[in-house]
Amino acid sequence: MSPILNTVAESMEVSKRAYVTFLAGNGDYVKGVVGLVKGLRKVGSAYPLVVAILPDVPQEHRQILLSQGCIVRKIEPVHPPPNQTQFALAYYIINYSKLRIWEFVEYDKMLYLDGDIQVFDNIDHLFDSPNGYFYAVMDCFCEKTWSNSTQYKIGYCQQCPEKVNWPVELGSPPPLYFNAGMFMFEPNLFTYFDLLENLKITTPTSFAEQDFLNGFFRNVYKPIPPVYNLVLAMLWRHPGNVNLDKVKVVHYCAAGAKPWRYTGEEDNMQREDIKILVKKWWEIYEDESLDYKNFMPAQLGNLEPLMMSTLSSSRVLEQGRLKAPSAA
Ligand SMILES: O=c1ccn([C@@H]2O[C@H](COP(=O)(O)OP(=O)(O)O)[C@@H](O)[C@H]2O)c(=O)[nH]1
Ligand SMILES: OC[C@H]1O[C@H](O[C@@H]2[C@@H](O)[C@H](O)[C@@H](O)[C@H](O)[C@@H]2O)[C@H](O)[C@@H](O)[C@H]1O
Ligand SMILES: [Mn+2]
Repeated sequence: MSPILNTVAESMEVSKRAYVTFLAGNGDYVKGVVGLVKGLRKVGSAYPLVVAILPDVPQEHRQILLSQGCIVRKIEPVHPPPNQTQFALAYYIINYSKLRIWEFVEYDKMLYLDGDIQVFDNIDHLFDSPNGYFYAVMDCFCEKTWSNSTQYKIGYCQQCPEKVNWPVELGSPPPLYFNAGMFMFEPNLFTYFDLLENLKITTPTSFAEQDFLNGFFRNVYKPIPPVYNLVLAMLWRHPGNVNLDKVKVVHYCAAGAKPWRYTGEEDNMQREDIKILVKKWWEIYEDESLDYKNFMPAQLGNLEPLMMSTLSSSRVLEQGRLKAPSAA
């Protein structure tokens, strides 16, 4: 956070909070991040979006993010120990780099969102949850991506534990397992170094950093309702657990569901609810009134001119459009 905002936050005794996402590669995920920051703007979120970018994100994409009001933070990749693991999807190996966000200790609390997520209702209130826990939504084990798992093989899913009981001969059922596309955490250097040290001695598994994070935070994991991270497969795997009218956050993680690549050809992609959710994503992505350069939220208009100039100049500083006198 810029020095000026820091001062404002400290003087207002406001904890430093932000949303954070992760961007890798020179492909089209940058569209997901642009859609995400515009969605957060549309719901009137009070907190910025930090984007942790790997070195392979091109300058042009970084500029797009800055022009959309994102705070861009460069990170170095995190690699798992040498392994023969068959990840559920080969590119999951880059997702270990998400662990760098624990180093963002200029923030007290952050809410991580994948770039293929859209926020359709304000969820700022989650930041007021008690500290000391890891908040995330429970995942589903029914998609083919889980076909190598015991759960999938016996037809067990934590979303409906009564449907197929966990066999006694396999011991106790697996602990509650979260989807790592959305979670709330507290950046902390001790946790960060602990994560990296633990990673070095942990054999990688199918869902890469998601499995690793589930193991690391198993004693402080607090499930939150699925309205905060609708894993799309829930629509056809556990329709009874979903009320679309109440959903606040949609996670376009099913095969073929990424809105910016949507063709409608993959399984389930011709469903009416999927078509509506993809259309809703595009409506935000293409809404020019939500572009940073055009956006002046109502509440900002009422701020004292001093605060306005503070906020806007600090944002300009954050954008890097002006260098603070002391900055290099
Ligand atoms: O080429 C890539 C692949 C992944 N990601 C980031 O890593 C996250 C996790 O990957 P993805 O969402 O595709 O996994 P899924 O949730 O679909 O399993 C994405 O949302 C992006 O934020 C990225 O930036 N570029
Ligand atoms: O690197 C592992 C990834 O694992 C998760 O995605 C999976 C998981 O949700 C499965 O349950 C679904 O079946 C699958 O479709 C989906 O892609 C996270 O969303 C992603 O951020 C990332 O951690
Ligand atoms: Mn995702």
